[in-house]
Amino acid sequence: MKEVIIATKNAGKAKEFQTLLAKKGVEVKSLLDFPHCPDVEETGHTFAENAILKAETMAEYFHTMVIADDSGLSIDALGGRPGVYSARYAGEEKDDQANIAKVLEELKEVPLEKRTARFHCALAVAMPHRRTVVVEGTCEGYITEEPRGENGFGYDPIFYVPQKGKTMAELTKEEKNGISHRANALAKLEKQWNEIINNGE
Ligand SMILES: O=c1nc[nH]c2c1ncn2[C@H]1C[C@H](O)[C@@H](COP(=O)(O)OP(=O)(O)OP(=O)(O)O)O1
Ligand SMILES: [Mg+2]
Repeated sequence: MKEVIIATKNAGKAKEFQTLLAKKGVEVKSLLDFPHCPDVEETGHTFAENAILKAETMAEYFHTMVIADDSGLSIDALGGRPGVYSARYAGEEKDDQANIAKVLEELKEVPLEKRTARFHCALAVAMPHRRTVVVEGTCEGYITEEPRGENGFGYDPIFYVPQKGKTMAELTKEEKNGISHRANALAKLEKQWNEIINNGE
């Protein structure tokens, strides 16, 4: 089975990639499988810049193809925040509950119809001696007034998906993978997928 390294230390993301790529006959390793690998500082100003930074740093480290995901939530009423700062919005501890609480507090006075938001995902595929490929995907929704649902990770419990009538955390993993920003980004690699997999090592 082909093996692909996803440059993430986020267990929720890693699980989603495992499911998404299993369909392609690819086994996913994440940085959680390599406890001694270095941390990459996310100094970019866009999701794409950060994804490239993470993918290229780790492709150099592993001497093989690496895919990185930089993603986050962009809320219109907050001028696009938390955006690229989504993971650390409430502090360095990357605490999902604290991040959710901060967003809900900031949106306290904002009525439902003005709580529009979208998830973004930038994927960078870095291969030694080749140009890095970048694709992006989004998923549109609303921020709820309180968290609902137990599935997924991050901001999923407060992200309402109109087409499903549920929060992202109330969707099964199959349902989320049918509509998510991550799945939408990955779909854009479809045509290049065989090339990516075969030239990656
Ligand atoms: O499907 C999602 N459902 C809910 N929340 C999500 C999703 N996708 C990204 N998010 C949130 C989680 C985190 O607050 C931030 C990602 O930040 P981001 O830097 O890309 O990931 P991270 O630091 O958790 O792990 P890593 O950099 O090792 O991949 O956006
Ligand atoms: Mg990160």
